[in-house]
Amino acid sequence: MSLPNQYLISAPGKVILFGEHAVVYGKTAIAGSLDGLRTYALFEKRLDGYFELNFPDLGLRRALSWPKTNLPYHLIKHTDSEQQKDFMFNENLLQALKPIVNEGNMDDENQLDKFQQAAALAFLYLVTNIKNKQISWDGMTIQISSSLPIGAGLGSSASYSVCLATGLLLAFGHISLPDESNQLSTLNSAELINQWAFQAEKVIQGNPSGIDNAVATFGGAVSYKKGSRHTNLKGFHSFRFLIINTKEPRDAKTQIEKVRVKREKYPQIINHILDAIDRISLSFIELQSSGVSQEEMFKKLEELIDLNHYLVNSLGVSHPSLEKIREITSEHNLHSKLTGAGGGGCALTLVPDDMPPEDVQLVKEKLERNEFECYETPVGGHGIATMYATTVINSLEFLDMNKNKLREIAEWKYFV
Ligand SMILES: Nc1ncnc2c1ncn2[C@@H]1O[C@H](COP(=O)(O)OP(=O)(O)O)[C@@H](O)[C@H]1O
Ligand SMILES: C[C@@](O)(CCOP(=O)(O)O)CC(=O)O
Ligand SMILES: [Mg+2]
Repeated sequence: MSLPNQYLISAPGKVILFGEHAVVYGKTAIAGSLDGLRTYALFEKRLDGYFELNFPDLGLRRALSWPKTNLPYHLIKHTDSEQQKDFMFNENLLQALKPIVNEGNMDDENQLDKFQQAAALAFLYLVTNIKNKQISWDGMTIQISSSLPIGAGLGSSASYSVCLATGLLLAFGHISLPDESNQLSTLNSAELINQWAFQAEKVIQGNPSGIDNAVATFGGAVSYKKGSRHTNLKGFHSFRFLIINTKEPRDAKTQIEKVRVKREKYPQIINHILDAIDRISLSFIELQSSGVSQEEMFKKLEELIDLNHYLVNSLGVSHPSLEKIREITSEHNLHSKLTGAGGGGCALTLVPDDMPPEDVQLVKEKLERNEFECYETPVGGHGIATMYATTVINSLEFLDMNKNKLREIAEWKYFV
């Protein structure tokens, strides 16, 4: 059977309710997928041995391209089955790819910034490392388009990584499109996507916990602990949240590194803070099955949100703009915390179900007057991993397309 000549893929962003940063150190975190905020990727087959990548969301208006003859394949040890691949991170490969990113693309005056560099490196890391079993895909052109704010704590890096991993595993013949009659094989494909996406996340974030790529791959609302399978939580998506973007640029890698340095300097203190954050996530899980009234649950959730914010603030990853959001929302008796890596990026605000729309509107207007941007999107609902299109579209149509339209154009199929 011949493989399609193009794949259209989409993966959601995520929001962390509790446990960011602590989750990197093996603690529990609670997160849900953002079905309405997604990254889209169009993969098109080429026959000339070139890999071309377009990511206009990062302000790069032209394509980056690399001939496969430039890639350091000699640094890869392939196993017979990629399913059993040892997922040790290949640091030598990453170092070898750094000078290759610019080759033929940039000159001394035009350099990629560190965000563009990370995006290109994550792609090159995967494309070199995943064995091409499919001679028919001798190169490809990839277009990326995301409706997520990038570098803002909503997991754009993971949803980008999941899209790349899915497209490459499909194009190189490791997985098939979702098959309703073979759910086990489809689930195994999702597991493989998740493992490869985690490698790309490492390129972008340095030391990720894996929560973001797991949520972008498997969707849903989950409690997650490094190394163990995440558990679906029923109650999370019944809450209503506002997500508020400070628009203060930051990258997760720097914030994660900041916490690492602090922990190295004050291990006794920081480990206790991380343990306390763990207790917050566990309290949330306990609360879900405690049988308390909805009203009491809401009150406790507000308290946990405040506690979690104070603790991550003490790790040094808040920002004046995030504190400003807490101040504005608290004037309306709403409770907020930073979400994601912090240092800017987004805050998450819990909104009572019965808050009148005009009151919510008032808060939003006040936030927008302070140059913040608000999103109200369901959490953990339909946040399933990846999709594919049966409709053929070309690159230009893809890039021109309104992102909401992109969501509607095709008959999407889910892996999970
Ligand atoms: N649409 C996209 N196109 C290209 N690169 C992307 C895209 N989305 C995310 N990335 C990569 O992920 C990085 C942001 O990751 P990170 O700092 O972890 O923030 P986030 O909270 O959004 O995950 C970007 O600098 C870029 O390298
Ligand atoms: C800080 C951290 O807990 C979340 C980072 O999320 P984001 O990349 O800022 O969306 C790191 C991680 O878990 O990988
Ligand atoms: Mg990220």
